[in-house]
Amino acid sequence: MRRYQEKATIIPKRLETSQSQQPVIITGSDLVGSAYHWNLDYLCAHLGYGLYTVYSSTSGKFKYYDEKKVPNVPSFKPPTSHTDMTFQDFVSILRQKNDSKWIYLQQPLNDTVGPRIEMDFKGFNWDFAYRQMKKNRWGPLTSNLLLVGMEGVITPAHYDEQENLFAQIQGYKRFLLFHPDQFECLYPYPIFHPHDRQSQVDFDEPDLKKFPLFSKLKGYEGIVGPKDVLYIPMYWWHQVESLQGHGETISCTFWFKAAPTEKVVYPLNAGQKVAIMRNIEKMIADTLKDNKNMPHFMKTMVQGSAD
Ligand SMILES: CCC[C@@H](CC(=O)O)C(=O)C(=O)O
Ligand SMILES: [Zn+2]
Repeated sequence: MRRYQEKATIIPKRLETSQSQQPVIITGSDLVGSAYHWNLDYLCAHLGYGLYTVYSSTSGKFKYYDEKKVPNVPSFKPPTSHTDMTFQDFVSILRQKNDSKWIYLQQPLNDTVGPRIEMDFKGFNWDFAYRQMKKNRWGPLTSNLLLVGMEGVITPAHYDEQENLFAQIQGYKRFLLFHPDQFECLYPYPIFHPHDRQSQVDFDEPDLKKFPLFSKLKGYEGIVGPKDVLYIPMYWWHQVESLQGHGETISCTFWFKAAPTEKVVYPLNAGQKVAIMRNIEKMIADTLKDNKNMPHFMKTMVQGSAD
């Protein structure tokens, strides 16, 4: 991943989240202490024979796309394909080490898992998780996603609309994080696009003619290893790379709904402005019903006259 900026701020290490919606790498939480022994063989033996969603990419990049929005963009070409298979089949493909084929298992933990995994899951440090939830007034936990990636896989820059405690179990991941106020440097796709919430900029080959503000981007960097938990605040952009040379990565996310906005305080923060932009864009798309001309319509709106 080419250096896009001179100096990234290093994500601080703490024992807990702070209430300031800032990213921190939490050490010593043992949030997933009961899963520290998870490795491919153990998971093969105990995950059971449920089906797991496995994504494939020819580039090693796994840019998420919303299948429900594909009809909105007839020319859209999905950058990845996915199929459901048993964990055992996934591991046997992984071990074939076919370099042209990058694969990444991403599956919510559900009740198809075997009793040992269920016991490990129940043994997570839920007190710690719920303490962070209460302290930050987050909404309820919505899902735990199991991630098993080949070394070298990349999840390109995007933001999520939930709070995330990202627990690293095996291997190392390099995170680049960007405050929501970097929105204008990251050029998200339109909301109706399948790549909604994803940056249009390829960090390896940034097209600075098309995306000039990308050169002004300033962000944070952190490497998470086994037992680390990274707090990724909602609306913070992040790009994630499974570092080469440390074997496959195993991670588990804890996604929480956003904290309810009790009293709006002005000036609005950057995350609130992203939420407002999304609501306005959705309203225009629903009313205009002409995705192709939305950019022109919105440009006309802000320029005050048709160009
Ligand atoms: C599907 C989720 C992928 C993950 C990044 C990564 O570990 O590759 C992420 O973006 C997140 O946890 O929010
Ligand atoms: Zn994410």
